[in-house]
Amino acid sequence: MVSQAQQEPAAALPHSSSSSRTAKRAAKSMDASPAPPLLLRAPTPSIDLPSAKPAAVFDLRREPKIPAPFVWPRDDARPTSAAELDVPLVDVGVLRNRNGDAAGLRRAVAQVAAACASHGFFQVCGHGVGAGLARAALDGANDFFRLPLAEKQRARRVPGTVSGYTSAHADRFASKLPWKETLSFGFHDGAASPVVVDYFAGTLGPDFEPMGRVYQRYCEEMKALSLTIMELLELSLGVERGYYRDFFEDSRSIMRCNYYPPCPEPERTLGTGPHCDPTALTILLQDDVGGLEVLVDGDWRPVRPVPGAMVINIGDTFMALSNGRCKSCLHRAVVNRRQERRSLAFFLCPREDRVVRPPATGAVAAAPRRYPDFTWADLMRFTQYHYRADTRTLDAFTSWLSHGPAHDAAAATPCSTT
Ligand SMILES: C=C1C[C@]23C[C@H]1CC[C@H]2[C@]1(C)CCC[C@@](C)(C(=O)O)[C@H]1[C@@H]3C(=O)O
Ligand SMILES: O=C(O)CCC(=O)C(=O)O
Ligand SMILES: [Fe+2]
Repeated sequence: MVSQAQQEPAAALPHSSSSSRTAKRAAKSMDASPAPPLLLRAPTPSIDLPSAKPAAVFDLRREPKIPAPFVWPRDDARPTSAAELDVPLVDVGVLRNRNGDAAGLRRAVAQVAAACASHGFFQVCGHGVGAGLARAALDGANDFFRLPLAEKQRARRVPGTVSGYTSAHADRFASKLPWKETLSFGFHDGAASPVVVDYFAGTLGPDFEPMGRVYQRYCEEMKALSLTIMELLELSLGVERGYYRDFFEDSRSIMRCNYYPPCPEPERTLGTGPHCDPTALTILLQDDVGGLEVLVDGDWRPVRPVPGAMVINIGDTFMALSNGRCKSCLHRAVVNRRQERRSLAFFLCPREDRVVRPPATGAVAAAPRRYPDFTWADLMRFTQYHYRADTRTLDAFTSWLSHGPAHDAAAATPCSTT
């Protein structure tokens, strides 16, 4: 088992960017017209696997074979279907602009209703997130993950939380390690000072304040888009207007940057294993490489990146809020031999103590309750201390809840599930 204590490897991988150059680039790429990226010497992206053995730095770009902990069961890693998933592209501008386009609104509502009743995925355009900001957020991921490991480790994940830097979740799991590095941080608005700026400057130093400003603005845009999508979901489910929007007004969400290096044996591992998102709604900005797949009728169907669009998927918490009408579905991320891939996942989460309960009126209330009342704090704790989110998280959680308070005794330390 990899020790919690993250060993600083003997030598970081050959990276070139210095944090100040990185920070200046982050600021520049957001505001000015898109300047050509700094010609940093392309580092050898890899996954540095901190381990109990001090010098055990896996430079996976040079490994002819992937280390055993990264090998996934055949069923999880089974081949991708050739048939891409036909994910509807929904123009949410009709709602944002409130331009009276009744036909456009009816179309958007129908698309969302059909998608959420089947595989739970749709893509949105007309979202209002500027191309420059989206590019700056993706560039920021490159700039961060290309830093030397020692600098990334300054943001290493705090056990029991999602916030921070992880390399393959090697600090949590002993097997089925995902071929990715991640950086996650919390977002909520209404704080005395910008929480994301404070996170970057406080964790990585003042040089990273410009990067923090990029993600602060990005998260603010994601929050606004989330609330617009909540209105669409109210309309598609026939729920009283404002029920879901109000429920998430004081949301406390998670922003996650995923970085997937090229892999010498992509067919034996996964960038992110099969799972349903435990959160309420995910807004995914992916680069043009591709790798997101959804399980539909037993096949892993690729979701092709649409330039300028964002991928939306329903999570377990919203499946419960819709009493099962909207489906939180299995998805995964595959990797490839040639190209690194980046994706930015904004996970909308309720305020921790809000009781997750579907509306008592309307079509959603007509069917018997599918899930018990719960709080996001409980479900979050379950995924961090008791259960690795996978194909049946909500069912396992419901069963765990029924064991009563005794089950929490095991929560003394974050579990390291296999
Ligand atoms: C609440 C969360 C747990 C995870 C991050 C957010 C929402 C998605 C979850 C996750 C991505 C699902 C797949 C497994 C996981 C361990 C991962 O690969 O990162 C999950 C995240 C986590 O537990 O950190
Ligand atoms: O990177 C992707 O395409 C998907 C990642 C994902 O599903 C997640 O982080 O929950
Ligand atoms: Fe996911």
